[in-house]
Amino acid sequence: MATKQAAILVLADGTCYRGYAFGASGTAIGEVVFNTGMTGYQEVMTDPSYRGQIVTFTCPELGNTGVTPEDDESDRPQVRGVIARNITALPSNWRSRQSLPDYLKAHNVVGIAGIDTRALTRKLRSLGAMNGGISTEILDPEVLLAKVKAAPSMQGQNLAQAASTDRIYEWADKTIPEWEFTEPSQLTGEAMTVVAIDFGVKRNILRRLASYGCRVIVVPADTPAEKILSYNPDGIFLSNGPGDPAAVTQGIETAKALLAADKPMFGICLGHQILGLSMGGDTFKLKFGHRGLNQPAQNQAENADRRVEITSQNHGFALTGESFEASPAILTHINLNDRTVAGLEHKTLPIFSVQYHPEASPGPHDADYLFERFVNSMREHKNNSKQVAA
Ligand SMILES: NC(=O)CC[C@H](N)C(=O)O
Repeated sequence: MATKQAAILVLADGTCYRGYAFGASGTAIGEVVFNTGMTGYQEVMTDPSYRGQIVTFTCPELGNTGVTPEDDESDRPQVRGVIARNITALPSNWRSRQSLPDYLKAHNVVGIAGIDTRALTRKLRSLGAMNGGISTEILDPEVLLAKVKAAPSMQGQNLAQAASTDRIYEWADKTIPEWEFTEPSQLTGEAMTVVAIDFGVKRNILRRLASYGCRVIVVPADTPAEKILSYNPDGIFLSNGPGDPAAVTQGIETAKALLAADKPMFGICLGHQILGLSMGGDTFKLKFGHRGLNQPAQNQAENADRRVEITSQNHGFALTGESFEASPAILTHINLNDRTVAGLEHKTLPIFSVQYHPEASPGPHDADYLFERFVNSMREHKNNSKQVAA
């Protein structure tokens, strides 16, 4: 058996963990966060919202099902580095096309395994997410620590533009039939045209919109409101994405301009934060974030059914509840773990957003109804506008 190559992980507080390398060789510095999902490592690694982050997987075995191109959320792994307890180099799954270590190596992503991820997660949970570095080449913790300390904080970083598309395109792929939980009648009828602003969009969101019968036009993060409206969309979608939402100033300005256009809008995660900021809200950095597949969210708005949704989440920032007192939006959903804002809607316009991932790839599908709600709000808005015009 080949000998394992040594690697180290150093956190900004000076803690050093020793493990072994998998994936690419080299050094990766970024914000160290943890994800508690027991499935979906490939979807996590290819989710553009993880840009700039080194992800610790609390799931103790990674790589068992290999890598399958159809499961990619973008065209490559987006995480800066991977921290694992144990890695399986020999996948066992009929869909697998490549092993996880080979995939990460091919895309130059550094991984470290053999780490006590339970101890590491407890540390991040008690002290908060912090910068760290993993390296297969700098094995002196003091030298790596100096690099970690020189790295910028996630707070203040606008990463959405770099994660966005650089061209406008139409997206037509749907999710596979196993995903269709909705009555087929909901999925037919006139196609609604949606302009999706890509701040680092996950493919499954675009697939779900297409499955719900939408014609989806994806535009770059810096597309001005006039250009977006020039497609005469029935609705506008604001995507998830990496970095600090408050730093996406151009996106917030675009959202403000779109509010005046009286169009249905739907935001997910970064898109939700941007919509909230455009309506006068503030955001703050969570201590260790919400990253996993079993985060409880509840609609606590008046007249809501108060059903609890188990949701997929991945975020390090959140909107502050108090900042909505004088806002045209009301808070709807809250995260039941820490009572942070998980959803909002405009008081008078057909605009709503959630902090979690209704497309949930991977994760539970409790929140898939939000796509249907978006489509219904576009249909209703279109019919009302026709009646007014008549
Ligand atoms: N998944 C996302 O869109 C994340 C939003 C934002 N980057 C955050 O960490 O809070």
